[in-house]
Amino acid sequence: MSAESEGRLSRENAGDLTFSEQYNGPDPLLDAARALSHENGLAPVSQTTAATLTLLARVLSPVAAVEVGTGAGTATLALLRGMPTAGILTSIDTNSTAQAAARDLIDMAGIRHSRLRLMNGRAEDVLQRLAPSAYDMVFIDSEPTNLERMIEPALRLLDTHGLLVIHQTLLKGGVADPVDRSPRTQAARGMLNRLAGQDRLERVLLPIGQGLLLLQKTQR
Ligand SMILES: C[S@@+](CC[C@H](N)C(=O)[O-])C[C@H]1O[C@@H](n2cnc3c(N)ncnc32)[C@H](O)[C@@H]1O
Repeated sequence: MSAESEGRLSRENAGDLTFSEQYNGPDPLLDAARALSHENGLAPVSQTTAATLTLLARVLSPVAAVEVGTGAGTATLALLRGMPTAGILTSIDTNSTAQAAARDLIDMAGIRHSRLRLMNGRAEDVLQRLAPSAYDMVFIDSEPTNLERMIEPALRLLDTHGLLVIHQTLLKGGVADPVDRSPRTQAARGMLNRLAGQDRLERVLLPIGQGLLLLQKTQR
């Protein structure tokens, strides 16, 4: 591809992203959550990612779901909005200050307190304590260097038709750029490569937000 067509492509992509963010909004509560996240030095999911999570949750209708990386609650709110009113989301993070902000956000959204179960700790440890095959959806938005250690524990939680959704898998063009060999990029790239070789999993990688990977156990 020529430099000129690459330049045009990236301009068009940037235009598409901005248009989609506006088209999929506005959402005052999510916008406020995102602003709060940035103030706390956390990167919230984009409006398009949030809308996608809400729609996926609505289609799957999970009565029990797990989130890794509560942050200040942007994706937490998106997931709870899509889940049925009886659905309970267990959300894990090491950052209790951010989780307190997420709790306030969910209260502000008028969502019943008991629908969000916050667990404070390292996901690698907490996931092991949750019941196997008891969840319909797991969403992971954590540091890419930790992702790979979370995949098997997350798959263990899912029932037969459950969906694992992983964010931060493309890293704003980093993974696709062979010159980018930073530890985060290498970790995400290595994970994608290893998963691509596994026929026990159905997968689709979507260039939404920082890259959204959807995985489901292959039905035999
Ligand atoms: C990008 S932020 C999540 C943003 C959130 N999804 C949102 O939309 O607001 C990533 C979060 O993962 C948490 N985190 C990173 N490593 C973790 C780990 N090993 N276990 C649990 N949480 C972790 C961080 O504390 C941070 O709050």
